[in-house]
Amino acid sequence: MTPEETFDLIVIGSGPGGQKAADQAAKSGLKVAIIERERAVGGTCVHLGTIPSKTLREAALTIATLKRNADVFDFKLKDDMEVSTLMKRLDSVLQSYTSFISSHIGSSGGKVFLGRASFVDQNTVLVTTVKGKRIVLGAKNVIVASGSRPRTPPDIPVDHEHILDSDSILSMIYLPRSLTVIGAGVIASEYASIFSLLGVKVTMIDRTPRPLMFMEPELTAKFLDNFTRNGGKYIGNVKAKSVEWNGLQVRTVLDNGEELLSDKMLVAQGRLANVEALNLEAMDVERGRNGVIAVDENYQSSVPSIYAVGDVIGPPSLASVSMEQGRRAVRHILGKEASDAIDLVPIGIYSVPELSSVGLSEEQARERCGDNIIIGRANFEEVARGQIAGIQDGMLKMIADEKGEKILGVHIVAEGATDLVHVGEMAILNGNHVDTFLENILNFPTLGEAYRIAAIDIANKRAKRLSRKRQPRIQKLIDEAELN
Ligand SMILES: Cc1cc2nc3c(=O)[nH]c(=O)nc-3n(C[C@H](O)[C@H](O)[C@H](O)COP(=O)(O)OP(=O)(O)OC[C@H]3O[C@@H](n4cnc5c(N)ncnc54)[C@H](O)[C@@H]3O)c2cc1C
Ligand SMILES: NC(=O)c1ccc[n+]([C@@H]2O[C@H](COP(=O)([O-])OP(=O)(O)OC[C@H]3O[C@@H](n4cnc5c(N)ncnc54)[C@H](O)[C@@H]3O)[C@@H](O)[C@H]2O)c1
Repeated sequence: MTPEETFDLIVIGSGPGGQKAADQAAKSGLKVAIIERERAVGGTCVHLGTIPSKTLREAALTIATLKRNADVFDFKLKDDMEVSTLMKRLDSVLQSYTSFISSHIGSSGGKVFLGRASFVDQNTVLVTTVKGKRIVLGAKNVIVASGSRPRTPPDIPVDHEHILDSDSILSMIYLPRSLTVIGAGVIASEYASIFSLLGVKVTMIDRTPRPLMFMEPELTAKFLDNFTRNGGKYIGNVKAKSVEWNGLQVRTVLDNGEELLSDKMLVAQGRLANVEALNLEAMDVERGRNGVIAVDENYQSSVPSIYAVGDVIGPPSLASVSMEQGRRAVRHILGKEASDAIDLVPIGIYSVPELSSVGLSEEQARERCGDNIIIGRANFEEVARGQIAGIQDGMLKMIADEKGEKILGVHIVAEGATDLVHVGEMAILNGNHVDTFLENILNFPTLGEAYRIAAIDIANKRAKRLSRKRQPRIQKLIDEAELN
């Protein structure tokens, strides 16, 4: 097939990864085409993931605040609350976001094609529009940023009406009275805690003993306390043996024999890379675990003209990381010097309360530096701003090396944790001494004060350890003096 139009770069997918790649390339003077199979640009992040879930979260927090102050505002949530009412702000958020993206891509010289992309050969891509029109495009390089979709386990009959996944959960018309959530990873924990804050009776189950297994146990324990206080229930170490819609409710039988009945179910058991439509097999592009596209440190696949970024290359599957990968792939295409590897990735989980983490976990720090690492903690009840905001389960955990000087990791649970963690990230990146938080001024009252409290905790433990160490030496000196 001869291309109708040729470009320097074709980007497949307009989510965070594709968008940033296209933007960076166009700004650098490349002629860019971006292909998107949906009706609008933006990807999962804008239409089905990050932005919609965080919009619902914001509404839930506002309602919770109003409920807490019901005596002041005379507030009561309607019995048959429509989900769309809670998502009212979403349309305007989406509209401004997608028009910003479209105009940005256009103004930086990119051309958008709406249709499904598949490879013809290593430098040629076929676009099939919804009306069946076929357009053949050519390019020196192609970046695949086709993202991921929810994994539907074969034994769970997801019908998107009663048994939903993260793509369909927000299409529910009414807020259900009860919800079973299968999975206790990021998506499950975010939605489970948001819906329980809205008054829905939520039961979350997972094969793991606790939710969010990759986060610090101390943080997830506080998350669970909050979830339980809001009426949520967590059942760990179980799998669903059968799931069915019985005409009235979703009936779930667990492998421990327990039966759960709920109005709706959310299935959140991981995601799969969108690779099927791309005709990658004909291209001999190497694939990794679960079918993801295998890439090197420059995001180049086994076929040199084909790059891949974002969820389609597998974990960590974050919008933040996908954007950076998109930029880096373009830098490599432009022949620019490779940047350092990305080895410090902050994690931000928008559950209620938020959880956030950067650097080493306690377990990793012990493996790397031994059991003498020093840990400092700050409870937000000790921080004036935390008291003012009524934060109940807030905690900041700072992990330092065995000398109590170098910061190795920061882990936070509290409203605002996803922002607050960046202070720790910068301290780790800049190699700041723990005492930096003692010797400098922080705004008052702020949640950021928790850094100072955790640093004081480390400094005290360090001082105690030093004086303990000194004692045997002093004793030896005394002993020697007595012998003489
Ligand atoms: C509910 C939920 C909440 C999330 N919250 C967060 C969060 O708070 N923070 C965070 O960092 N991450 C979050 N994520 C993850 C984040 O959304 C993804 O990591 C991110 O969207 C991945 O970007 P991407 O560019 O790789 O792919 P996507 O955003 O998935 O975009 C891929 C695009 O490619 C298009 N496409 C696929 N195949 C083709 C084809 N053959 N032809 C043309 N177009 C194609 C798709 O239609 C899609 O628009 C969340 C995800 C979900 C599901
Ligand atoms: N705030 C954020 O950054 C954010 C928000 C949402 C999603 N995401 C991204 O989306 C990706 C996918 O999220 P996810 O929550 O679907 O996947 P996940 O991998 O985080 O969690 C899946 C969960 O399902 C459980 N599970 C799997 N099979 C099971 C079974 N048979 N029975 C019981 N439990 C089972 C797993 O133990 C795990 O806890 C994540 O990698 C994440 O990076 C990020």
